[in-house]
Amino acid sequence: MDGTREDQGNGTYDVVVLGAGPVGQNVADRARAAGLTVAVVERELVGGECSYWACVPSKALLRPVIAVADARRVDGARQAVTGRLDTAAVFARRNYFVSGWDDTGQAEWVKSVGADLFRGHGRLDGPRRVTVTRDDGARHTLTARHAVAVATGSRPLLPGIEGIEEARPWTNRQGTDSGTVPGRLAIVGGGGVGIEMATLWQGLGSQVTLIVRHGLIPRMEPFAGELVARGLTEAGADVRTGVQVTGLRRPDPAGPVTVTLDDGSEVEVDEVMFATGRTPATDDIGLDSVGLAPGTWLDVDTTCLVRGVDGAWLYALGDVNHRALLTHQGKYQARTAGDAIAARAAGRPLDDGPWGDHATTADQHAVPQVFFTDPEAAAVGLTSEQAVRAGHRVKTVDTDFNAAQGADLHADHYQGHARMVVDLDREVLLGVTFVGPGVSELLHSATIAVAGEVPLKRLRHAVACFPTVSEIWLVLLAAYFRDRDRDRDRG
Ligand SMILES: Cc1cc2nc3c(=O)[nH]c(=O)nc-3n(C[C@H](O)[C@H](O)[C@H](O)COP(=O)(O)OP(=O)(O)OC[C@H]3O[C@@H](n4cnc5c(N)ncnc54)[C@H](O)[C@@H]3O)c2cc1C
Ligand SMILES: NC(=O)c1ccc[n+]([C@@H]2O[C@H](COP(=O)([O-])OP(=O)(O)OC[C@H]3O[C@@H](n4cnc5c(N)ncnc54)[C@H](O)[C@@H]3O)[C@@H](O)[C@H]2O)c1
Repeated sequence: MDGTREDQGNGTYDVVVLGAGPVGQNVADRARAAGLTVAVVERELVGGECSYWACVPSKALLRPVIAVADARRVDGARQAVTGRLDTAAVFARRNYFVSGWDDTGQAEWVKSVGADLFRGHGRLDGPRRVTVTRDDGARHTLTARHAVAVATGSRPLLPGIEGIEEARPWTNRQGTDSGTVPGRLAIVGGGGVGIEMATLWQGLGSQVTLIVRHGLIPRMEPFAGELVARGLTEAGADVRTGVQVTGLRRPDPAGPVTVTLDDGSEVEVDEVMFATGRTPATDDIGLDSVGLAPGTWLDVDTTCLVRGVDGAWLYALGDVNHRALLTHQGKYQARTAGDAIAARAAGRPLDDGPWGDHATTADQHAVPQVFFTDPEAAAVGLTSEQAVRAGHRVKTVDTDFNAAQGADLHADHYQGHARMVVDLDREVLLGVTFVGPGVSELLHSATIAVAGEVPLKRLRHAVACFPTVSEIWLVLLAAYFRDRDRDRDRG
């Protein structure tokens, strides 16, 4: 174990954090900043899935693919992009960003904030107690005076399809740490992992077949999935929607995989990847010792306190609480819960009403997300359908991006679409979706408008610079007020 205080003290800390992914690290930092003593338990790499097999390596690999695609959209620059991607250089770039899968730097960071790091598998052992089992079997017990924060993340969920074990499928792990490009790659699942992996591996030279049982990225507005599917098809991928995998065969472990679909067709590939969702890493963390069911997502209140456990000491943050499986949202929960833990420990009153310092209100109203595909898909808040289902009186405003001159200057014949969903009763935004090249950097303006509940009457005074892609705001707002004024004139 890296922990030092185990040798000096009795293993008692104010806060014990289970899992040192981005979320565990953030809650540890926040609790330390409030003057609490903190132990962090990690069984694999400090930095978690996000740093080594998810967000960071996938974006490091995607960026060169998108940079080339962006250059090809600009006449004059297009002519300069004549070669293929240098895959060895792309993999080297990825390896740099994951520090060669060495967590020394991140472990040092944990120590630098004054937390003690314990390496090993952590399990709850009744209220406020955690046992840590090292790889060599040695065990250590930690006691938490105030809080245990579970931030153990999630793992890939593989469906029980015949032949799946024999096929030895890739998951996000191989999809982000492979150093070779499969000639033919089938990807099953049309969520974030599926579409980003399809963009990435098609861009690196694989012939990708994306197999999706419904539409792509169904949690966003329907046009987002349609435009991403079109982009993938234009890049050469074979996008098949409305089909399911019924079986897999790989008789020769070193040979190809045959994927059978429910429309009767078969696809032969060199590797198959499953991107069919996640399951919580809570099956072996001692939940039964505190009366909770192992293997379940942990239900939490607005301060991320787990419901159904007496004594206000068990918190669940990040993927494990299933509120939004996103690093930035988990880190927001960690900051908020870290402050709530400190307030409870000091006996201070909580500010846990909507938008209070100890409330994760944005989890319900303003979760932003970007898919780094080509085109990029970015959204915050509710879709039009979700807003109607939630009972709001809604006006949906749509426009193509080429209505903004800045977009056309950014990319020749810029292809993209934007939608804002207006709450007619309060005249504020409930949700915004942008799809197009480079829209990832535009999203935060929408997040501020949605989380800030900025009245549209005021938002129209937020002037976008000429000629930028942000001028899309002028187009959307002008369309909204034109329709509103017309409707008012008609009485
Ligand atoms: C391919 C892919 C790409 C993604 N891209 C993005 C993106 O671009 N942006 C984004 O916001 N999100 C992205 N996500 C989602 C993001 O990775 C997760 O939301 C994020 O990793 C959650 O952080 P976490 O700290 O909750 O869990 P994790 O990052 O999974 O960390 C959990 C840590 O807990 C440790 N642990 C588990 N059990 C125990 C135990 N019993 N004892 C000790 N330690 C334990 C694990 O070893 C791990 O280090 C992506 C996901 C995937 C799969
Ligand atoms: N850039 C980002 O922010 C980013 C990137 C990747 C992943 N993520 C997040 O990570 C989490 C996990 O992503 P994911 O894509 O693995 O999960 P997901 O739940 O978003 O998508 C999984 C998809 O697989 C499909 N599916 C499930 N079982 C299937 C089966 N048996 N056959 C065919 N299809 C099946 C589902 O219908 C769904 O569309 C998500 O919350 C996602 O938002 C974020």
